[in-house]
Amino acid sequence: MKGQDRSTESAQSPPPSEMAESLLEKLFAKSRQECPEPRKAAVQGHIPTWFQGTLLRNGPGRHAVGDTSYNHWFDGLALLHSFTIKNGEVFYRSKFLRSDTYNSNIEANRIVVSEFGTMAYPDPCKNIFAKAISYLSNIIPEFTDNCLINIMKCGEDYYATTEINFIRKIDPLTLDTLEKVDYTKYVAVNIATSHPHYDKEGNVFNVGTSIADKGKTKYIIFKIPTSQLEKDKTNSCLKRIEVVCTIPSHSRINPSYYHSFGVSENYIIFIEQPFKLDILKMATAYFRGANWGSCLGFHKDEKTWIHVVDKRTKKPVLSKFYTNALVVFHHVNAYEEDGHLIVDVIAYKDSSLYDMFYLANLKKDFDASSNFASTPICQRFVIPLQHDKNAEVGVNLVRLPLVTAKAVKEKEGVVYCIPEVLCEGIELPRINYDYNGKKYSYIYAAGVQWRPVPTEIVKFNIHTGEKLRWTEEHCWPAEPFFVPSPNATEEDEGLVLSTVVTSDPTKAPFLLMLDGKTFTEVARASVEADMHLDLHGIFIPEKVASTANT
Ligand SMILES: CC1=C(/C=C/C(C)=C/C=C/C(C)=C/C=O)C(C)(C)CCC1
Ligand SMILES: [Fe+2]
Repeated sequence: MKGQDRSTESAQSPPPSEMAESLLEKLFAKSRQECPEPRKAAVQGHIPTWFQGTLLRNGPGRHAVGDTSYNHWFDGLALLHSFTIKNGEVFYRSKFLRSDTYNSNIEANRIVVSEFGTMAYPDPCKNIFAKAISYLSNIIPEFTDNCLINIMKCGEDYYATTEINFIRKIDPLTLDTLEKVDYTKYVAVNIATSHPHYDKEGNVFNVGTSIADKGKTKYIIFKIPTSQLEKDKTNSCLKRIEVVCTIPSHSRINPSYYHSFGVSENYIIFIEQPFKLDILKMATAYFRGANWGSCLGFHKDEKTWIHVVDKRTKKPVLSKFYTNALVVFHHVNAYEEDGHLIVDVIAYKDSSLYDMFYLANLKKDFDASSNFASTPICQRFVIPLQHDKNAEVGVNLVRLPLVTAKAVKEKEGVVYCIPEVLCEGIELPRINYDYNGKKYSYIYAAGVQWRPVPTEIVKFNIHTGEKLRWTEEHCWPAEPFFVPSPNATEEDEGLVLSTVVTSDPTKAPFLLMLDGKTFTEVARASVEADMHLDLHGIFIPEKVASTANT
């Protein structure tokens, strides 16, 4: 049954009968087969002629090697997949990222490289003592290059990314794996997000953490300039990384963990939340047989600092802004309005989301009543950038009409922010990226009624609170991606894409194309392939992507 629902609040239909143990295991833990040659999809509906290019996505696709298995969904070996759309036809392909991690595991026929939730030990044939000694001599161990989270565009180059210092260049058309790049060669970060931002010239901005470097732990906001002279075209953009600003960590051995950050036209927003890495635990993890995930801890009684960096001065603004302890994975958008900075995020009251994705938890009985993690809440913070310096302590400094978020002056230079709730139950938010950093109206996201599995995709109108939904039986949609139509004059003029896996063996997975305005189905391209649940990705319009697939 196809379906689309215009109700304004989360009408919770009963869980599908298949929400049983085996289903979640099958959806998350099943090892997938790659489909390296382009495979033509069966198109239903009519794909608009302007819509040409390649949707490129990344996510974990294999959780077992030989007799060994990973413990966590985020550990799986990166499987890249793409849909190339040309003249109304769609071609699919997928390839495992041939990372060093992938190759070592396959060669040893077991998992030999540690991931987020799995600590692994090298092949006993190799010199384990050499590994242990090299480990001991570094506070920060050598991390995996299994870049499974997202795709980053740097000028003409594309990289598969994860959250640590390695990124892997890929060929966006063949999905072949190219060089391994180590951020630390260009900027001193041991960790960097897989959610960079881009300005209108295509320059990349990202945030990373430099751990215990010369005794200091700090967050580094950096820019990868991508516009290059013709003669420089063969050089990697990464060689020209510039540090925009550094922010000292509140704690040297407990830097914050973060998954994304926000940008408005003039500011960069970095949330230093009390979900933190414990560096001492990380340094001893290998010998304790503990995984990286166990080195993360949520400190519920600590503050969450909202750092605001002015892009023009490359300095943090003078006031300090904070809120209560929370956990944010995804920023939605940020923009400036009448001397205030609006910051929209998906926040949780704790870090239970990461525990939920241990595959052992996904095997448990699961239904609507047994949500394993706290609810994702779309929250809006309003930061008063230009407030009356003479305001009295205890005064709400927010001066915008129709806003319930507060920012209370606590003392000189310190402001306590209380967010307003925009809506609940959405994750993996995307927007029309042309509106990134600007006032906007729509959020496209996965609707998560039973955490963790998205059962629907949603278009949320921030101003009216209206939610449009797409959902279909036995279908598990991924993060939606908005592609604006050429010369669009309205924010929601375009297509919303989602890769959908199915749990009905008679129904092939498909690329779903919805009309951005009405959220009705425009077309779907079903493909007989072993598609996986993916995480994030990008769309490369035809002017960039060549026609190699066809
Ligand atoms: C390996 C490794 C890490 C990996 C984290 C990963 C892989 C996180 C994935 C998060 C996702 C997919 C979130 C989605 O919302 C850390 C903890 C950064 C640091 C230690 C080493
Ligand atoms: Fe993410």
